[in-house]
Amino acid sequence: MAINILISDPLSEDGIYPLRQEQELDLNIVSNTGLAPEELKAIIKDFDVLLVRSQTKVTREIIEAADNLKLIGRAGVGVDNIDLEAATEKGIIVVNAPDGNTNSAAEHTTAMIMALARHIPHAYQSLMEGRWDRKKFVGVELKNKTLGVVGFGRIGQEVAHRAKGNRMNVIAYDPFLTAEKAEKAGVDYGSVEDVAKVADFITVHTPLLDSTRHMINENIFNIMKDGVRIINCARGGIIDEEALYAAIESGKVAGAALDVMEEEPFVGNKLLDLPQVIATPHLGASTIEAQESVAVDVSNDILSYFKHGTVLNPVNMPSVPKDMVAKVEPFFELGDKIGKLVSHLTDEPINEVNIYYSGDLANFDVRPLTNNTVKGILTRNLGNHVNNVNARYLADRNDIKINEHKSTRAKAFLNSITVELVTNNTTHKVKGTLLAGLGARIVQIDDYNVDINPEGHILFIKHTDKPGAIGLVGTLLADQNINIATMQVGRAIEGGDAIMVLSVDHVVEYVDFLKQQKNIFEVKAITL
Ligand SMILES: NC(=O)C1=CN([C@@H]2O[C@H](COP(=O)(O)OP(=O)(O)OC[C@H]3O[C@@H](n4cnc5c(N)ncnc54)[C@H](O)[C@@H]3O)[C@@H](O)[C@H]2O)C=CC1
Ligand SMILES: O=C(O)CCC(=O)C(=O)O
Repeated sequence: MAINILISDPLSEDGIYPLRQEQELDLNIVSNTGLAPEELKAIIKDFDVLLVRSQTKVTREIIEAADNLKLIGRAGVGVDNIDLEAATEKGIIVVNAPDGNTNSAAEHTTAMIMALARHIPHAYQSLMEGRWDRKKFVGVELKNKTLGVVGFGRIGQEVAHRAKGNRMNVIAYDPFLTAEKAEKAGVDYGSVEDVAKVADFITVHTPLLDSTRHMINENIFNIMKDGVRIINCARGGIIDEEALYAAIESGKVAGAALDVMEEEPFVGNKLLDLPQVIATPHLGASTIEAQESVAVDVSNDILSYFKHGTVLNPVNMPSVPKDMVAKVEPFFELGDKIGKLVSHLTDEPINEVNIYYSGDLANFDVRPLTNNTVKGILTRNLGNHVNNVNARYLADRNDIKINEHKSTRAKAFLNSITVELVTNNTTHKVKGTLLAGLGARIVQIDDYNVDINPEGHILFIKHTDKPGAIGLVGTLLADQNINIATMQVGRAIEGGDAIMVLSVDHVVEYVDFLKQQKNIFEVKAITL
């Protein structure tokens, strides 16, 4: 079946080349840019993939209408134009391209710092208007000035590096910035207040989050040096625009260079009326190189997702390096099957899930595996809309605690996964392993050792260990024309509780005729 891809913002044609020349997958690529929200909502149900930059607003309303959408690709860093919560709830994976535009955004920031220091836009405009005004545009040098960098991630670090090339001192603030990292980068570090107090230029490079919204506000402007210059090439909203306006009017701030604002497009914003403000229309990533690079990155993630089920740059899933995912990938199906099987062993609400990884497997990052196993557990009650993107979210929403346990000590098997479900009254567990050449095997159900191929239709029967039980079940199933392919029996002690696990050739819909038999006290029909 064709995979329908909608490109709803202008993307580099060279960047989507990996999609255009794809042979293995049947891709149907539709470019339809500049759609109004209502238009996008009307067509989105026909697409498996939506590819955007920052113009398309992928709201909850759009996502709710997107019945076939599996992946949203953001050709760039910021995903504030995508309702991540709605995407996660619907099991839609969101990927971005975090590295592809770092250099361009850092270069643009550097250009803005220089343009601000030397009044380049205003001087050019004045010249174009026929004036030769040299006195009005006296600037300041960068050398020996201090640049404050708020947000010392990819772009913040690159900007700092370039500023040092201009012989500036740099002081940075980032909650993840350690003394060692600052020393290695050759910058000072401190709190946002420390940065505000000493910097001559302050540039922000954080994402827009609840914690960063208006982090540069009236209080922070008040403690800045007089004549400070402010740069924002990250996201509108990090700086409180009312407070910036007031600080410019009061003379506290000598100038501001803005590539982004709270509302975009920002034509008509009153900050643009101030002669101290220079601005560009969100051009930080607008270079041929960056646009090609981000489009290539998301295109490759789309291909990787549909070919291997893995992506390099997930936004709403744990990011695990590709080689690590490859190590745990063979266990994905086993985790899913164990999850499905164990979920049938209880009808009570699950409080807690303990997943034990033993052997070599415990050396790896097993988070994707856990997601897949939790997906298997939840599918019984939540249906097929559970996937490994929304499984953990849905577990949280249903107050199910997920615990991972790891032990490199392998007992009978090189690797094993044991999933234990804890309810108010019971604990049930299923253990499985991968056997070389034989594939997935279930080797324990509760306290019974078994050897089951977790495939197809399974009947799980709990009974009292009495002579005749096996024959009786065989006869009853034969009466219903149900053919048994394999049968496993297990018991803890002679004459005590015992189990039978049968694989049968087709779905068994009614099991009441088995439940009514003396000595049989539990019957489950499970399809794996
Ligand atoms: N103008 C444009 O066209 C472009 C804008 N951007 C924007 O630039 C920003 C930075 O991008 P990257 O450096 O790639 O992201 P990044 O994720 O590498 O770095 C962001 C840094 O902000 C830090 N941070 C988070 N909360 C903070 C807080 N309260 N105070 C201080 N630091 C905090 C994080 O710890 C992280 O180190 C993003 O908002 C992104 O959307 C990125 C590319 C182009
Ligand atoms: O797509 C663009 O040009 C915007 C880039 C951007 O703001 C980002 O990557 O966060």
